[in-house]
Amino acid sequence: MQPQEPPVIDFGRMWPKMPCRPQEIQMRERTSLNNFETHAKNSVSSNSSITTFRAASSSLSSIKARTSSTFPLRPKKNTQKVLNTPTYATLITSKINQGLDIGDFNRGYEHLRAQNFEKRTKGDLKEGFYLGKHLSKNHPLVLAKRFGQGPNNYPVELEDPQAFQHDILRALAWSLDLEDDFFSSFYEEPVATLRLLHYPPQDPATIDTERGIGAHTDFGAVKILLQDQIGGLQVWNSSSTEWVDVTPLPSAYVVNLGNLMMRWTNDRYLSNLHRVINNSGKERFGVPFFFSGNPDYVVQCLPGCLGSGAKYPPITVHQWRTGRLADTFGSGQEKAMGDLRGDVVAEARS
Ligand SMILES: O=C(O)CCC(=O)C(=O)O
Ligand SMILES: [Fe+2]
Repeated sequence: MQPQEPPVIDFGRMWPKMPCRPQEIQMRERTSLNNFETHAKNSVSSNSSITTFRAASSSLSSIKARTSSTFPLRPKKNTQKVLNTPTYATLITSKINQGLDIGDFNRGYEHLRAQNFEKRTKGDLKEGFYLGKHLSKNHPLVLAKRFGQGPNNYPVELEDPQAFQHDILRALAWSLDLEDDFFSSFYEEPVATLRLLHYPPQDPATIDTERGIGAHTDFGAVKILLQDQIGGLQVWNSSSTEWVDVTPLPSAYVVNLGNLMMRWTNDRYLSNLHRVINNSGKERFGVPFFFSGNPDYVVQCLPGCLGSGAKYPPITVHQWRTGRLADTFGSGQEKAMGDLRGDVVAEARS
């Protein structure tokens, strides 16, 4: 690991001792790095990581087989009638135009090059599969068409990774001088999406244009990512103003703060820019788990972070998530950086 890389925090050592708040958490200090991307070792064993990756790769191949035979690639024609916001309508329309199978609930198969963050090529060189907590079509949040709430399109059994997200949010609450359970009202029925991503190897001659996933910041509150040993993930270090590799560590997740944490903390904790370039000559798998909270939860500046005033107006999780997704799956030529910090936009555009 290089010194500029995100630091490692041992949650396994720290957590049983809570609430004694051990020093190794170092959250306050790390904010001076202008980012909050870190490796966190959890109780995850390398065996369970291997199982997850096997599950990811076999799920992807079986899903691909099934999408081409059993499942229709286009949602039903009347999809737009049930949409409740113009942004969501735009998002679904663009998915329909691209022949995506993700459907109304943000679940299912995402085609190669469906998403396009930097708009350098015709799309990011990855394909994926989305799943989340299975809610029936009659659940009130599903009937209310709230973002990311609904049934899974395909049966997939994976361990529920939410407990670790709760631990991270408790640690963040502590670091912000809030009650440890401050964020618990945020995740009663959270939008929590597990994404199985497959990055084919890219042609080494395309390093300047091709991206596995283009430079972006994550949309939710916190993301944990299990990456395989191939490498290719890079984060932007705003202090040394360079892209740094995030060396894969066995038994460690990569933890990244998303846009909602940045809005809550009024930029005290920034949502960090990152990208994947898979120059390894091999396939790469990444399994991010995004945690965005209750769709109707209003994210607004925390009282302790007001400073000379809130930089971002209050927004619901549903409003923010639908807007950002429309931005990145949309067919417009502008890079998908709408409503983000100036320095992030400048770097991603360069
Ligand atoms: O696959 C990775 O390493 C990163 C994925 C990612 O950044 C994302 O899905 O937002
Ligand atoms: Fe990301």
